[in-house]
Amino acid sequence: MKIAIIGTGYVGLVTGVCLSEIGHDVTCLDINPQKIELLQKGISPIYEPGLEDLMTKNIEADRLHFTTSHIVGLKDKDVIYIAVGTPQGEDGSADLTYIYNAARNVGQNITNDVVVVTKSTVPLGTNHKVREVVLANLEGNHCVEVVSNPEFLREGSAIHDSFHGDRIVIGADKEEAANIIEEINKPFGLPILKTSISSAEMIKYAANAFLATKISFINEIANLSEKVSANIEEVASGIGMDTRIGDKFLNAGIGYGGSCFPKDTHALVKISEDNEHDFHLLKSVIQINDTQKTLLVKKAIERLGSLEGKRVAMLGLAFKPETDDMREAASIVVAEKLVAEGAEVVAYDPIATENAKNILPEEVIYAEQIEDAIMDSDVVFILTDWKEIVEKALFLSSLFMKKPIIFDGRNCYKAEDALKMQVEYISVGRDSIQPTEEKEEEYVVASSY
Ligand SMILES: NC(=O)c1ccc[n+]([C@@H]2O[C@H](COP(=O)([O-])OP(=O)(O)OC[C@H]3O[C@@H](n4cnc5c(N)ncnc54)[C@H](O)[C@@H]3O)[C@@H](O)[C@H]2O)c1
Ligand SMILES: O=c1ccn([C@@H]2O[C@H](COP(=O)(O)OP(=O)(O)O[C@H]3O[C@H](CO)[C@@H](O)[C@H](O)[C@H]3O)[C@@H](O)[C@H]2O)c(=O)[nH]1
Repeated sequence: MKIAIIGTGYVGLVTGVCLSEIGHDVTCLDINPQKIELLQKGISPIYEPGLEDLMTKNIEADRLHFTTSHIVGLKDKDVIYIAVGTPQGEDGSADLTYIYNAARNVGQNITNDVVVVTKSTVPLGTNHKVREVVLANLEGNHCVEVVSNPEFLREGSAIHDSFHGDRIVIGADKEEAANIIEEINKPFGLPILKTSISSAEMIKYAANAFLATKISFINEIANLSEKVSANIEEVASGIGMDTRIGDKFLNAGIGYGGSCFPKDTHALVKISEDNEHDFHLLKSVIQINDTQKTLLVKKAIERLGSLEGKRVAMLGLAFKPETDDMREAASIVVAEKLVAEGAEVVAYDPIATENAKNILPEEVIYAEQIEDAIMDSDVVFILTDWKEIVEKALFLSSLFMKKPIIFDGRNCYKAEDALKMQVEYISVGRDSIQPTEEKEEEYVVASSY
């Protein structure tokens, strides 16, 4: 099978690399010449653990190719994956401009019969429209079938997820087309679920909406736990042991971000509205998440009175660890609020700083080392639980700050750790920890760190 992939974002690139790894001949296409130039040299434009090594291996094996030319990329292909972006439009719906452009590209450039596979997350009915657009732009007389094959990878563990995912969903109205895509995916050795196209389109939105709901639910329980002196970690463990609930996605914090949950929940609300269904629950999930992103700033103002002139070390900028992706990261909301409150913000992230510079307010200062961010700060905010941040933030705050105080949006530490380090520690869904001793000035000055 000769395969082409349109779009080399997260999904297109990871799909291309993994399909070539299981032995297929894959050509990845992108309209962005800078990306393709990097990829042809074996350099990944995104930070994703393990991706670059696997990519280089398959380029060297001559199974993985990159081009900006749709003429070259779509020639003689049997299967064409569409993996372009479906960003949030102004009214909350998925913007399908890139999808239909890609479908036009397919129609204009294919040279034989093809199965067009939609990897992108798209609203109900889109796959059928993709087929119509391809057929309307056909130059020759070719047979075109469409398959919905939604992607479930997580950023930061995308390669692992591709080889160890829970399922592969193949939505098709023609059995023959479904069988072709099943055959391509068999070497992954994962459970395959065959459905109709509409069900596959819905599965993707329903999965993301459910996971987002789980997060907003645990965040609501966390906010209530604080008021009644329950501990959200213990509560999450207790409910997670019930296999009907499951112990995953019960980490309370400052809400979900990223390139998918925010836009996909909005898109599903819009799909519901378009179908005269009022999705109350999902609207609440979104609202809870928006409020949760402002939680740390609210807590800091409650505790300190005002943040005017305070130097705040903001640790972690990416929407989650192991990625440089800043899309819908909580750090954006937090930085904007801190700047509006008159705080001086010093930001640190191990990987995402360059991307953050284009997105965070221009007043934000960037530290190259975590030590530089914490040194001389009045307050520490933890926004992303990178391993480095979890390992160092508590200790460095105790060492470098006159009156160490951490607002932790990811619940990185236990109460006893904060007490041992004599750091005031305010987290999510748990009692605040107050130091028991006055800190001596000499301790800071004489620190031998
Ligand atoms: N990012 C994730 O973790 C993830 C996971 C599962 C599903 N998804 C879904 O997959 C889709 C892609 O997401 P992403 O984050 O990889 O997207 P992205 O926006 O990062 O990348 C899309 C790429 O497609 C290219 N492109 C656009 N139109 C093109 C065309 N006509 N021809 C060739 N290239 C074209 C762009 O230049 C860009 O490089 C979205 O629908 C998203 O919801 C994303
Ligand atoms: O218990 C949890 C789990 C996650 N999060 C947050 O939720 C967001 C999303 O995390 P995660 O799901 O791990 O990352 P994504 O890469 O956005 O992956 C999600 O979105 C993808 C795009 O659709 C899907 O393919 C994946 O299955 C789905 O997990 C991040 O901000 C996390 O910090 C929490 O706050 N608490």
